Amino acid sequence: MEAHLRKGLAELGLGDDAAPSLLRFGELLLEKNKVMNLTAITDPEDVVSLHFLDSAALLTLADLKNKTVVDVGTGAGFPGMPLKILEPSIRMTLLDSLGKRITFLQEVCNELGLQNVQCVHARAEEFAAEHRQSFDFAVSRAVANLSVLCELCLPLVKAGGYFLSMKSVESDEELESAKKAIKILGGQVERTADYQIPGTEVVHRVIFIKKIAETPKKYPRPFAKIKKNPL
Ligand SMILES: C[S@@+](CC[C@H](N)C(=O)[O-])C[C@H]1O[C@@H](n2cnc3c(N)ncnc32)[C@H](O)[C@@H]1O
Repeated sequence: MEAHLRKGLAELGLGDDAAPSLLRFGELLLEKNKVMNLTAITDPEDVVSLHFLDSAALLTLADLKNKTVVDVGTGAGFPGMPLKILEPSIRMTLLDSLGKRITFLQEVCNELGLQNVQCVHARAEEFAAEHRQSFDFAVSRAVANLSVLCELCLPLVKAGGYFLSMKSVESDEELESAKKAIKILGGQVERTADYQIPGTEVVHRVIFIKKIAETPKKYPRPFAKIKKNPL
């Protein structure tokens, strides 16, 4: 696990000072996963590739130093926790609607002594009421289809900031059908970037959505409405 992690971080051009903290997070994750549903990935090498290095790749594509970042639907902490561990200057909010996962993440933050991390148990569409346009970046992986996700994430982003949506490379159609929602919510697709996870054949994609205008006040709507009638 350790050799694979250090090699992968080097291939991404990232330092490996944070490797011990990431490895400890991996241990805590796999330990807790025995009694709580945190991740379907249980092989330690896969945790390194598909969770840690996949998350870390974002740091090679966007400058998150000293930025406020919210990870919407963070689950067991991806991508937010590796981003924070690898780039401590990030002011990170880890947001999830499942309280048990947030409690686990708070325990990890305490044990690793991470500063400037808020672990928040809330639904994104409710959290937005108090935190509209407050973050430089929203990030999200494996939470919902892109038009739904944009309604959850774009209201949280400041004008000039970005929503970075982590998707598969087969997301062309999904992006096309989300374009109307992105425009209504004040966003604009700036670019997509494909990257290969070091040590694997897996290629993933980040969609960069820039916040170019304020999100109209009526968004986000309650989740039942978002789901029933996506933009
Ligand atoms: C499949 S998991 C993905 C977790 C993590 N992002 C990852 O890539 O491993 C989706 C997570 O999103 C959370 N979620 C779904 N809808 C949400 C919402 N509206 N607000 C906050 N969290 C939400 C779920 O509780 C779950 O933990």
